[in-house]
Amino acid sequence: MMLAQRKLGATQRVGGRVSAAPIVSRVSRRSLRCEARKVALLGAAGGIGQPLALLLKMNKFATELALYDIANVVGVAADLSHCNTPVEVTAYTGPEELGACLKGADLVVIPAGVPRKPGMTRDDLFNTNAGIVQALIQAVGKHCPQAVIEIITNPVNSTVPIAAETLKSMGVYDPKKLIGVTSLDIVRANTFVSKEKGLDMKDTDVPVIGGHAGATILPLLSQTTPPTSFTDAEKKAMTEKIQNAGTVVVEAKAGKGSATLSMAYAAARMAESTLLGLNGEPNIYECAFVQSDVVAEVPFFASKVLLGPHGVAKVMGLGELDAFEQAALASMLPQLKAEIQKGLDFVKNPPPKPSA
Ligand SMILES: NC(=O)C1=CN([C@@H]2O[C@H](COP(=O)(O)OP(=O)(O)OC[C@H]3O[C@@H](n4cnc5c(N)ncnc54)[C@H](O)[C@@H]3O)[C@@H](O)[C@H]2O)C=CC1
Ligand SMILES: O=C([O-])CC(=O)C(=O)O
Repeated sequence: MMLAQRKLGATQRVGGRVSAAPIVSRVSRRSLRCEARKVALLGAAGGIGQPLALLLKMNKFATELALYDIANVVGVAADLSHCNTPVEVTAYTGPEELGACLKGADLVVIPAGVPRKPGMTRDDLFNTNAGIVQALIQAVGKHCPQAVIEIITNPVNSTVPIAAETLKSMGVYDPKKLIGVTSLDIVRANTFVSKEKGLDMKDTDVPVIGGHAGATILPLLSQTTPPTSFTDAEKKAMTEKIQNAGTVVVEAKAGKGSATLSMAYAAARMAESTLLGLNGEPNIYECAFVQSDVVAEVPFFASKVLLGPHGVAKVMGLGELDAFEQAALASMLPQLKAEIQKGLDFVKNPPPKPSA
């Protein structure tokens, strides 16, 4: 479904709030530059896809929103297109329409794939989601290799390496443009810490590093803004609460999926920051899982990154870790390393296909 197209002029500026969506943004309320920006959302009819599509329709820095899924996306786009915001919505169904969805995209956001059920780890999703991500990334590499790619699909610790290897095999890998979305961990950390410590939620910032599964999720509570102190017991309890938050939602949903609304909120924040960076807005930082050399043992790692006109402009260092965080980092590295390697091997050394 192609709806009428209208793009903002290349230098049109918008003032006031950064986004109509209630997204915490770290930029001031002065006028911001707005370019024509196409965002493609793959897996748009799903639990994350639908609310994320709504938030992207409300985003002041997107001009076109191309929704893709293997089913049920035409209705989502028809529904969304009635919202009176200027973002033009289009819908694409099935692999034969994927190329048209991706053509000209500046940002591709991928929540396509299956979610956890109670009792599963994120790694249990690997067998289903690895192939889905690989196929979608092959299409991205073919149709919009210049786009920034944001992968939500779990297990993120493995799907991002799969994407990197897939793009490398096509000769179009740019590490600045491949991002694993871990912003939900930061959103959760900010919420939980501000509530426990009585801080203003909008000013609270807790960096979360490592990866996006179990112990690889490491909040740096010692670097909380505004500065806050934790007893050893509080630090341990808060770290575990942030690490287990996804599982808490999976269990509460009791077989009906995992976090969708909070994930959509967190991904919309990440997308907004990415678009601001692409538009040349300075000082846009987010935590994200990217190719990184900040920790020698692993080729991908989540930390603060500076977003710029070409995606990730700079991977920031970790700052000073306290003794608890240093020990937690050392003990999670074997898991993170193995999950990254599993993703790399899926593309580099695929298991032989069973003969027919
Ligand atoms: N990075 C993170 O922090 C988080 C990641 N997730 C992950 O996001 C993924 C999606 O979760 P939900 O939206 O809740 O699942 P869902 O099952 O509600 O939606 C997934 C959508 O993907 C579509 N899909 C399946 N195969 C596809 C393909 N080959 N091409 C395009 N679309 C395809 C489905 O049709 C469906 O509409 C899961 O892997 C989940 O674990 C979920 C929460 C947080
Ligand atoms: O827990 C899950 O399976 C979904 C997820 O990644 C999260 O909520 O952090």
